[in-house]
Parts: sequence; structure tokens; C-alpha cells
Amino acid sequence: MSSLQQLSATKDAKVLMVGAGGIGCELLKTLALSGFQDIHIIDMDTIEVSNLNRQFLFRQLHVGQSKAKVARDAVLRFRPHISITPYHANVKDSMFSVDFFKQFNVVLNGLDNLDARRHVNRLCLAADVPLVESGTTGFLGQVTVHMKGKTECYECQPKPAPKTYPVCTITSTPSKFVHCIVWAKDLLFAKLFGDKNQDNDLNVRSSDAASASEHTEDVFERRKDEDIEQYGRRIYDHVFGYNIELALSNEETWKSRNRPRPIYIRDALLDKPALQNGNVNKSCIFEDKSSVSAMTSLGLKNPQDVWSLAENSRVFLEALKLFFENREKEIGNLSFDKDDQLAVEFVAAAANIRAASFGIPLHSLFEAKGIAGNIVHAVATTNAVVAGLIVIEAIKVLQKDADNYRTTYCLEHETKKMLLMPIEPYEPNPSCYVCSETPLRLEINTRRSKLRDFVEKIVKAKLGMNFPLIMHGPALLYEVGDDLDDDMVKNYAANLEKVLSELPAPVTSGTLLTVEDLQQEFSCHMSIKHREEFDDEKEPDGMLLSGWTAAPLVEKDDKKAVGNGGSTSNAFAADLVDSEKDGDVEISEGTDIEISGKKRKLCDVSKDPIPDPLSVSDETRNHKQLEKFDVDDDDDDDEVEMFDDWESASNKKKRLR
Ligand SMILES: Nc1ncnc2c1ncn2[C@@H]1O[C@H](COP(=O)(O)OP(=O)(O)OP(=O)(O)O)[C@@H](O)[C@H]1O
Ligand SMILES: [Zn+2]
Repeated sequence: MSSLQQLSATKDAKVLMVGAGGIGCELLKTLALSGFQDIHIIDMDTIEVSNLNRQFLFRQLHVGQSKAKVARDAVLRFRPHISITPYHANVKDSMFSVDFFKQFNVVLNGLDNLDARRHVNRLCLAADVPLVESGTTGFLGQVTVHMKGKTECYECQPKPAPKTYPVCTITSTPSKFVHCIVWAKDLLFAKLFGDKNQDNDLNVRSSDAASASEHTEDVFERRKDEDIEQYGRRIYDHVFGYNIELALSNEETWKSRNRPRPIYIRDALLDKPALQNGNVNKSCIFEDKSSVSAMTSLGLKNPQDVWSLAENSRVFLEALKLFFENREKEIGNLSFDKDDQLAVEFVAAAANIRAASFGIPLHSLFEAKGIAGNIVHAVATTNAVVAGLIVIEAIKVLQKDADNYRTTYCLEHETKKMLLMPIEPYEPNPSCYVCSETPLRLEINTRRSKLRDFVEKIVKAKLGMNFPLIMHGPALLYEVGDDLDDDMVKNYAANLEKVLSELPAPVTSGTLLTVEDLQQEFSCHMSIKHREEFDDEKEPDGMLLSGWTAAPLVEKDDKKAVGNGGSTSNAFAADLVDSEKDGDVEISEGTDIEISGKKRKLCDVSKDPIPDPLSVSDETRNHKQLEKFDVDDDDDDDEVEMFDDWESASNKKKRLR
């Protein structure tokens, strides 16, 4: 293609970018510099201080402003004559309908979550607009072209399930720091500050001895008129002292494990009498609730210090106190958020105290935050490379150069002298429930599960639908929308509370349901099979969705990795290997692209597998990736790699090998 043709393709194109974060800022700049003249950007966020190190269109003065609008203004300063239309909105808003998508020649994603990616995928399929998808995690990245009927869609491959830990490891026998973090965040924090109606395993395992059950009743509730200091000490003694004593009474558990040590607050505070780098600052006044901090209040300065048991214990008590003194209204509604300083402090301190009890090395607040928040530090250069690759693929799409579409992985594989690995895109998966008509199967207890369980756990959580409509033959069982009359709303609300087999059109074994999303213009069929029992640990939803499997393996020579120069080379023939076990690597900045239950390797270059950076799903991505890199690293800080710069990153890799 000549550069003149290229120029006219970019000049005349109308493109939609979704996400103006790490990848999005680079992408907008590169689009503008490549000659694109009509660009629309959707981003729902405002700028945060933590974005400034890599989202170069933003400055300190923009903190708090719309990313989409500030990005537009910044680019118009050096390309004043192009048209950039910003939308400070969620791409899932109903204004972004299929018709809205139809006006674009190509859609470019720079998102960071699975949910939004799936939504855009469906809108692009419905509107028949090509999508260029992207994601990065640290040094790893991926760009893929999804074109209806020609290449696989974003959902053609099932996403890896989020990393989970056995309940008993978390509640009773932690052996790694990450187990302590999960306990502190998902159990203790949730129990004290979250929704009281939610299931929580804290009591169950902490009272392995049956006799304990009455002691744990309401123990987490603050008693009427109970002094906040006293309450904190009581919770402390209960979870780190009493519960550990109880666990120790079960001798069987400790036959082949190190016995934990119960810790009581009076002993913990004796551990080191004075704070190492600070003093309690009783007069600390916080300007607003987001600045409330136990560290500040205690005069602790450096988040990279590993605190002693005494310091962690003080942070624990102080954070608990500050929640009650400054954020009492939120208690009962909180869920852990890595950007909530006080929540991070509480979780880090609680995890460290538990770690001390189980003989696990303590970690700094900074490290604990990284683990709790699944943080892999972004690398601006990777975002820039990925943005460049997106534009290259977008130009091919505009020129209808389908033979040359590439899925390109950014690798960090210095020994192979290869940083980019382009391969031919995959064909649509014939069993994909999104881009083909293949029905799904659902095993469910039709006599016990309510329609509400089905809507929440399957239709919304698993199928990612926003405006669902559920039909059994011609009978409408449920529908969401603004134009429903009162009787319909009442009917559907009543249906939600009915078990499936007692609905007006009963859902039983053999029923074929149609589930549609009106906004996404997406529908699928689901055949129902009644099942009486489910395994609480393995199937906690009490239902099992299947029928959507990875595409069959492709013959080795069918997929070629193409060298960086763009020519096809057998030396880089890529091959699919089954990797149910260690699945895919996921991506975070723009992330959450997943690739599947497959991984690809460069078979002729080396026998070492190359990480497939492209799979991403919200919670799992970082752990998955790290598992891959850290196979030989047995210590317990292997859950998160933090790359602050190139040098430290390459040192880390050397160490690991
Ligand atoms: N549903 C959505 N609608 C619109 N924009 C979205 C949606 N989901 C995510 N985004 C945007 O995608 C961008 C992703 O960028 P990035 O991964 O750099 O995240 P970030 O929020 O800027 O950084 P970090 O997560 O590290 O704080 C964000 O700006 C975010 O607002
Ligand atoms: Zn598909």
C-alpha cells in the first residue's frame, strides 16, 4: 500500500477510542500524529495523581478533570485542525448504542477491565465494525484485530477463572503472605466494614472447635457504648489470639505444619515499645475523608518500611478507630479498594499480624498494597509500543488489508532477541456463544434456585449483560428497561423471587431459554439441566455454565509468527499448546485481555515457553503472569513483581532464572 493511500485512509476515517488511560493517551497522540482527523474518545474517569507518571497528556493541574476532555485539549494544542470529540461517560451507557457504533470505521480499545471489553466486543459485532483490542502488563502487551466472521472475537476463548485459594488455606493454614492478605481483605475487612448480610467464612474456620460457636456470635459487632479503643483490642484479641488458640486445639491440622502462635494485644505492643520512625500524633486533623490515614496519625512516614509487630498492631488499632471516628457512615457498605489509603493500611497491618502469627515474613505497606490490589506497575514504553501497534492494525483495517492483520505480543525475552511477536489472527471459534449461535448449557437446581440467582450469577456476572431479557418460548420471564409499565415491573419483580420450576412458564430440565441484551443486541440460547447438588467449594454459585469451549487446536503450520520486520518466517512458527494448568498471562494497563485456554510458544526458537501476555481478566491477571515468571522462586513474595525501571526489571529476571 502506498503512503498516499495510507494517508487518505487515515484522513477520511472516523474512529472511536474507548479508554483514555495509559494506552489511550499514547494512542490519541499517535493517531493525531499519523493523520487521523476525526477521533471520538469515551472515558468515564477523572484524572488522578497516580496517572501522571505515564499518561503524558495530563498534568498536575488537571487532577480531578475528565480524562477524555483533557486528552482532547492536550492533543488539539499540537494538532489544532483535527476534530476530537470527548465523552466523559461509561461506554456501557445506553447512549452508546449499536447505531452509535455504526458511524465508525474502526473501534480501538484501551480499556482495563473485562466487563467493558466484552461490552464493546458485542457492540462491535452487532454494528459490524472492526475492533482493535489491546492490553499491557508491565513489559508485556498485546494487540489483536477482531473482525466479525473473519477473525476470532474478543470472547471466542473462555477467560481464565480468577485465581482463588482453598477456603481452609485462607481461614486456617496460610503459608504465604498472599494468603494473609486475602484473609485480611476478603474476610476481616469485609466482616468489619462490609455488608453484614454477605457470606463470610471468618467465623466458620476460626471456630473449628464446635464449642466456639457461641463465642463468635456477634463478636465483630461493636457493643453499645463500647469504647472504640476497647472494641479494637477485643477484635484484635479475638482474631489473632483466641481464634488461633482454638485452631491449635485441632492437633490433626498441625501434624505436618508449623504451629501458629496466638498473639494478644498486650504482648504485641510490648514487642517493640516505641515506634521506629514515628510517634502517635493525637492532634492529627484530616482535611477530608480521603486523607484519613493511620500512618499519618501515628507519624509513620515511609510506606516501604517493614513495620514491626508492634507497629502493625498500632496501625491496626488506629485504622479501625479512624474508620469509626471519620467514616462511620460508610461502615456496612465498604468493599476493599486499593486506592483507599485507610483500607490498605488496615489490610496491610492485619495481614502482617497474621503473618507474624504463622511465621511468615512481614511485608511493607507498599508491598502489601501491591499484592492486595493485584498491581503490576505499568511501563510507559510498553503502552507507547502497543499504541503504535494499534494504529498499524487500524490502518490495515481501513485499507481492508485483511491478509496482513496480526495479533502482536510484546514480550520481554532478551535471550531470544525478540521483543515483538506478530502472529496471524485466529478464526472465529465455532463454539463461541457470542459470535456464533452455539447454545450454552446450564446445570442448576431448578427446584431451589430463584430467577434472581439466575439473573445475578449467570446473566449478569457470567454473560456480562446489562439490559437482559429472558424468554421461555414465547413467554417473557424477565426484562429490564425504561419503557415498562407498572404491571410488568411488578410481574417481573415477583418472578425474580420465584424458583425456576414455579415460574409462570416453568423452567425445568430440558427447557431452552433465550437470553438477550437489548443494548448489546446480543442473544444466546441456554439449555437447562436440573441438578440436585453442587459442591460448595468448587461450584459456589450453585450452578454450572458450560458449552463454550476453547477453539480446537490448529495445525502447527497454520499459524505463523511473523518476524518484527513483517515477513513470514518459519523460524518463528507459533504453535498452540494446551495449557489448562498455567493458563494465560494477563494484562493490566489497558488490560484484561484474555486469550484463552491456550498459550502460544515459539517452537523453533527454544523450548522455553514464551508468556502469552494477552490474557487478562480483572483479578487474575497479575497472579497468572507472576506464576509464570516466578516458577523457581519459592519465597512468598512471589505474587507480585514490581518493575520500577528497566534495570531493576532485568535484574529481577536474572535473579529469577
Ligand atoms: N466502562 C468504561 N467506560 C469508559 N471508560 C472506561 C471503562 N472502563 C475503563 N475505562 C477507562 O479505561 C482506562 C484504562 O486505563 P488504565 O488501564 O491506564 O487505567 P487507569 O485507571 O488510568 O490507571 P490505574 O488503574 O493504574 O489507576 C481508564 O481511563 C478508565 O477510565
Ligand atoms: Zn466469538
